[in-house]
Amino acid sequence: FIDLLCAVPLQQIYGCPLGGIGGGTITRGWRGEFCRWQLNPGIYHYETVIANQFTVCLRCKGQTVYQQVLSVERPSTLQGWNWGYCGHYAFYHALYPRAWMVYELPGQNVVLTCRQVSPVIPHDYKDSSLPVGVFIWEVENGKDEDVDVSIMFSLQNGTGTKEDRSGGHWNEPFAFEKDSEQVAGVLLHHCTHVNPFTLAISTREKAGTGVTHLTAFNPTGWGREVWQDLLQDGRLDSPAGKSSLTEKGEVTAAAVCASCRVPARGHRTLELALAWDMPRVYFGSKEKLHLRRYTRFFGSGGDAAPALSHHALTHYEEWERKIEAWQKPILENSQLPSWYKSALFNELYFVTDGGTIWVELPPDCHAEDLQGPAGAGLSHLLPVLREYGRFAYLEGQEYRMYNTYDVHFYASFALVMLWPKLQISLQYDIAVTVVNEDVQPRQYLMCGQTAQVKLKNVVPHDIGDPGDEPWQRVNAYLMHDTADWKDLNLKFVLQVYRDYYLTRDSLYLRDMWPVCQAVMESELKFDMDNDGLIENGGFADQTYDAWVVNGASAYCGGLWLAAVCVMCKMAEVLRDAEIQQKYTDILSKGKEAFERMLWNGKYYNYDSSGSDTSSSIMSDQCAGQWFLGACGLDQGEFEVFPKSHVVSALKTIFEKNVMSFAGGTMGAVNGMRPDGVPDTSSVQSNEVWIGVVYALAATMIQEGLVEEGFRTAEGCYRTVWERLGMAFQTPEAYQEKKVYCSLAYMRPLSIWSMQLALERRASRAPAPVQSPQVPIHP
Ligand SMILES: C[C@H](CCC(=O)O)[C@H]1CC[C@H]2[C@@H]3CC[C@@H]4C[C@H](O[C@@H]5O[C@H](CO)[C@@H](O)[C@H](O)[C@H]5O)CC[C@]4(C)[C@H]3CC[C@]12C
Repeated sequence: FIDLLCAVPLQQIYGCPLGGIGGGTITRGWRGEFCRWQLNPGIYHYETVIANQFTVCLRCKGQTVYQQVLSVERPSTLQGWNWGYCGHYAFYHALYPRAWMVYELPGQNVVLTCRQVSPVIPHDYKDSSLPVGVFIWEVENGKDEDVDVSIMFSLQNGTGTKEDRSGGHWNEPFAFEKDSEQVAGVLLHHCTHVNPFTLAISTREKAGTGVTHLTAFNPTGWGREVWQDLLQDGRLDSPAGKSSLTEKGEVTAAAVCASCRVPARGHRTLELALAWDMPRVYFGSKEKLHLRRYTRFFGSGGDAAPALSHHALTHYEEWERKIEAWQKPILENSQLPSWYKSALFNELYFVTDGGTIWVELPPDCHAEDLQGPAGAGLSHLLPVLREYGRFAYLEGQEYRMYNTYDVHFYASFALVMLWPKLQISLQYDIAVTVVNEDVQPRQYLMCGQTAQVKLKNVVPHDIGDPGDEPWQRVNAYLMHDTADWKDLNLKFVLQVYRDYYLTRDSLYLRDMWPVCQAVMESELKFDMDNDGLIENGGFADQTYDAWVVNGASAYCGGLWLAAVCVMCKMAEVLRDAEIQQKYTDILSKGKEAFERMLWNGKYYNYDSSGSDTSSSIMSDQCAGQWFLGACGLDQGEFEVFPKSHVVSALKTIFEKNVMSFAGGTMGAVNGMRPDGVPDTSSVQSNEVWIGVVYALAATMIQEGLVEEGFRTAEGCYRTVWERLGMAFQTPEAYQEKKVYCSLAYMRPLSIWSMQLALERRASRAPAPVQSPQVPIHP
């Protein structure tokens, strides 16, 4: 699940991915290439498929005057095509889930703008699940004469793997009409043994638009027949009938072409779409069949590609209206810097391109099938999973574990703010695993000891590996025995209350309450000296899984106190006086112990072990306060950490971990020694974790250190998206020089907690006279 010896090489090529949530994704590069593929759930391969291109043909007075592949490549295949578009005349912009490619066709006085749209729409649980992308080509004719413009979309049958040559694949033209709207194109049936799928390229037929196609061509040859076909009249041959099946070793491709006449100095639009239909999926173990979410709307027969294409081409305008209504208040807020707007929306790529899978619950599934013999008594488990399905995303494209929970803690803000039902569904899945166990023994890599895979009444590290059977077999991670981790249980309790606070879903709260009590009981065992504060175990027993912590600690101790606080609050809401009293007593003892053992007058020490690095300044030391602030539990009777201490700690972090590291330009290093030198006692103390930095920035904003928060987060954004060329693959970590770790990672979705903090501040501040406000989240 992690290939330690063979990391994915860094390619600075990625752009906005295509596709909705959980149906697979196809990433396009910023040069327009189709280069990152995730159709088999959670499994990535990184291959630019050269036949997948848009080609433009311009004709004036019945003569072709210009025909060009819109690609800067000069590949060794399809050499009969006109490649090598000059990049000087092309521009790329991305604001997820949309991207724009502008081509100022050299010498033609024609400008093409391709707008790429995917159905990723907050609070939408239907269209957001669709495996489609739309390309809207705006053609501006600056000439004094009419131009006939054709856009040809060519696509290989497959994803660029050796499967493309396995034989038995075939293509066929199609047309689909509904509500007097017709789309037409080509279906490319990819007939693999496991997880077969159909790709569809199509265009919308409307008055003034010509639609032609080529059912099959060889993408490994010179491609002259395709080129000449288009060159001749700006149209493709459009043969009827199916192609033959490919032979073993043979690859096939297809093309669809949309054409229109653009009047002199006029403007026209051509609409093309890509859909992929892989409705029934197996994970690596091939034990269980899963139906993707979209099958509830489009069926699971494997014949949905025409209807998906039709739906995409007839609904993208509505999607764009909704996307604009969501993004506009943030984009138009002149108080927010541009980099933040880019970071906030573009980091969201990981919700779809995080190996994401969204499946239906089988109709014959009973609560007992899910809860196991222990039975969690989760009364709304079944209704929630039936209505909203099951959702999982990877810890990282390189760390192949679903819903890694210590990391999801950070990323969950994006989900709960934009698709709260998916967060609730994910939490139900975690609750189910809490009450279950897996007694299989195994050896843990870091300590060499053997222990069972999953203990009862503890939160798992992850819900499994897509290369195996996720949900069924949890805890793919075997570096440490995470039953002894100190943060996982607390992160569950904190999320439960945060979710309740934001959604007001009291059925959820009631269902989760016994589970919270169970995991807190397990956690109480870590308070060995009964002072109301848990202790770490002298190994890396939390999300910083290579950074040893011993005794009371700022990170886990702080999370513990925050979790105890929300236990009191939940008990109050649920009128459970006994539990409320129990945790109120623990909280008052624990607060005293925390301050006594860790507060040093400026910040909270890393841990209380008295080791050489105990006094290190941890950038994440206020994680507990971050969550309490997000739940409105950071003041008055619920104040856990003295305000003055929090502010002093944050100012120290800003001065030391941010400003004394890389000149303040790279965010906050995880661990800094008080003398301003990074803590190199472990790999991870000397790293910057982008997701932690965004969470830290949110905490600063919550505490009124708004400028410091933005300065801190800006360092990470500029480093990743501008300096290192890691757009749409934000890693878990980097060091000041040379080293980075785990490309395309879950944690940076925590940037949405900055947005929550801003919205919270705006809702508290008096309305300004003129300048626009940060919007208030619904
Ligand atoms: C074995 C090495 C030395 C141990 C020692 O002598 O003390 C380890 C040192 C560094 C380790 C690697 C660190 C990065 C990866 C971490 C990954 O775990 C996931 O990462 C998240 C933190 O980034 C964590 O929050 C999440 O829960 C984890 O799933 C495991 C693989 C690592 C490559 C890790 C491997 C061991 C070391 C090389």
